[in-house]
Amino acid sequence: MSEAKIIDGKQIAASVRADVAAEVARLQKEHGLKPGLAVVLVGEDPASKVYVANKAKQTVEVGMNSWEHRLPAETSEADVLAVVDKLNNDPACHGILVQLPLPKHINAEKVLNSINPDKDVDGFHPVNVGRLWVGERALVPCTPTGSVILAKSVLPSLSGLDAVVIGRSNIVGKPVAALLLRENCSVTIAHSRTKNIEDVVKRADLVVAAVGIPEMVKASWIKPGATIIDVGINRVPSENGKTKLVGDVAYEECAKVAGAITPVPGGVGPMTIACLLRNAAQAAAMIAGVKSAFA
Ligand SMILES: Nc1nc(=O)c2c([nH]1)NC[C@@H]1CN(c3ccc(C(=O)N[C@@H](CCC(=O)O)C(=O)O)cc3)C=[N+]21
Repeated sequence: MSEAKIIDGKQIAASVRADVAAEVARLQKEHGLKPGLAVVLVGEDPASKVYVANKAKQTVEVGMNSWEHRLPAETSEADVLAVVDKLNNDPACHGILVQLPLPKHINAEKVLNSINPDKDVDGFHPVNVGRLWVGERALVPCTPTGSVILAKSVLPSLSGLDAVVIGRSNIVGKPVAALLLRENCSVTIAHSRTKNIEDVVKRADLVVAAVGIPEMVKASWIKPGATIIDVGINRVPSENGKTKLVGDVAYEECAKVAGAITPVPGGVGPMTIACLLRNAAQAAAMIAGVKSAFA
């Protein structure tokens, strides 16, 4: 069996960012519009801080305004809601991302639902979820958008394919299923209660793994030649006493059976941030009521 093609998420994310930079330049030139993205981070989680800093850097690189609101872990829910409200009413801000997870004393659903849906660059607000499922123009969650772009990089048409999504979260599983349905896939959502999950996955031409269980998907589950998009980012202990990142797919063995596969890191992760920037540019155009290159 030959080795699968490795889908280079870093490279494809760079090309998405180049498209965003071109769109930002066009919005500036044609409409005097400079998109702005605000990120709200509550607490001191070190991984979140690195990730938020990375986002801010890439936001500036594509020519957008970037703001970071770092609030202490003990910030009250009312104070977080007040920050969101201020950003909702700030005409220079077109995108708002509240970094998850939030501290336990804050009701995340309440905070996310307080974001103006037109500035909801995560696409998590129920209004955007509804728009996505009925096929209206929407801000679509970033990781699902990135996953579909990666799948289409090796499968130009997804029409008629059997797609199996493993995982049913609001952040990835459900929206990626909606996007694949829109691409005319026959979509199955498998999850922790699915009977004979390996047999279900084995029917798939396209597998999207988003369960959060390290290396759960085995080579014996994969139809030869299938495309595998691995959304998992799990930090696990490695031999040298440090930690390493692994996906939800047992990469080495599955790469021997699949036709194409995304690595972790360097697969879906970089696409998430690139699609966030894309959403911010789209939100700015939509709020201004001008044509958008993206949706
Ligand atoms: N409101 C909200 N929206 C999010 O989109 C959101 C969030 N909260 N909270 C945290 C998670 C996590 N997340 C990642 C994005 C990119 C990488 C990424 O670029 N990963 C790289 C490198 C990872 C590394 O080396 O640590 C890779 O996979 O190659 C990872 C994780 C977005 N999240």
